[in-house]
Amino acid sequence: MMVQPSASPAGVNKPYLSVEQLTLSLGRKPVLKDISFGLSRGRMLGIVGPNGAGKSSLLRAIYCYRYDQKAHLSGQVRIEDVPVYTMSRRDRACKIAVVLQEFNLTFEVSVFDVLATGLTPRKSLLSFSSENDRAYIRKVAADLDLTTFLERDFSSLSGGEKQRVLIARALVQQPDILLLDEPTNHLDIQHQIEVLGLVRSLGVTVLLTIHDLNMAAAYCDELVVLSQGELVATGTPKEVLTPELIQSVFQVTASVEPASWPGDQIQVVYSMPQHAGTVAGAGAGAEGIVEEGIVKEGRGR
Ligand SMILES: Nc1ncnc2c1ncn2[C@@H]1O[C@H](COP(=O)(O)OP(=O)(O)OP(=O)(O)O)[C@@H](O)[C@H]1O
Repeated sequence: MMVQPSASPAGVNKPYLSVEQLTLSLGRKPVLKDISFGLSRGRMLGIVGPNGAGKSSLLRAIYCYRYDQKAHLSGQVRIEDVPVYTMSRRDRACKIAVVLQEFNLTFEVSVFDVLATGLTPRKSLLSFSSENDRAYIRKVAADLDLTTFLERDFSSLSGGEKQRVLIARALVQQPDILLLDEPTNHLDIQHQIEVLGLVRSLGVTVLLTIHDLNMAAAYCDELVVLSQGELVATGTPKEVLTPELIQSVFQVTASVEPASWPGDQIQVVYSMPQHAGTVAGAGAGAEGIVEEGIVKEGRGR
């Protein structure tokens, strides 16, 4: 199923970022199949889809990730008509900041120093770390609720704290385009809302992978839906997230309702899967069949 965006800005103006016919195989496995879409400057695009659909691979292909094994990538990504794949690493790092899911440091380094590495692409060695830079790092750290962690060893942080540090490092980089692989992974709900709200408020072009369709609908201007390496829908959350698409892509029954928060937004309400059993909270000995989240009385075993 392909949902076309009706009149998204990406369709009206020339896209700022163009992904053109990206096809990727890793070894003999086809991972991305002929993916094309465009995104206007300053928009926030969510990449959604089931496990293994190719979401992380798409982000990696966009910024030219170096695979350590046999990978075959074809197609092109352009930023304002400039092919990303021909840019130098430094030029690319000035344009694009990336936060991956995996990030390991095997030596002791403070959170402040991790954040300072975000300055590297824009700095010569001699101009490194002026008082302005340090003030800027402290400001970004404060925006992400990290002030009290600045002197801590990065490896001593919890998963969610590390995640916020890595997002802060990407913001220190001051990119035009921010690629975030599951940025809300590990974050409690307060920090999910803060991080997505902050990222959205920056005015940069953002592509992120995300599993929570309601968070995606609340914060993303547009969505790309992947399934088994194919782009199956693209458009605004309202255009894309229909019960039919959710059923066919995620195999989950859901209704889609107007959101209770301001704006022309939607929320997805999932139905519980059908299964027989005793319903916790329905009273001792109460038995019934749970059907779409409703207990049908008199149909016990
Ligand atoms: N290095 C690799 N070699 C072979 N196959 C790979 C490799 N990396 C990823 N894949 C496969 O490519 C497919 C897409 O993986 P990818 O990580 O992009 O999916 P995803 O949509 O991000 O999944 P998830 O939601 O689980 O994070 C999966 O089937 C995965 O097993």
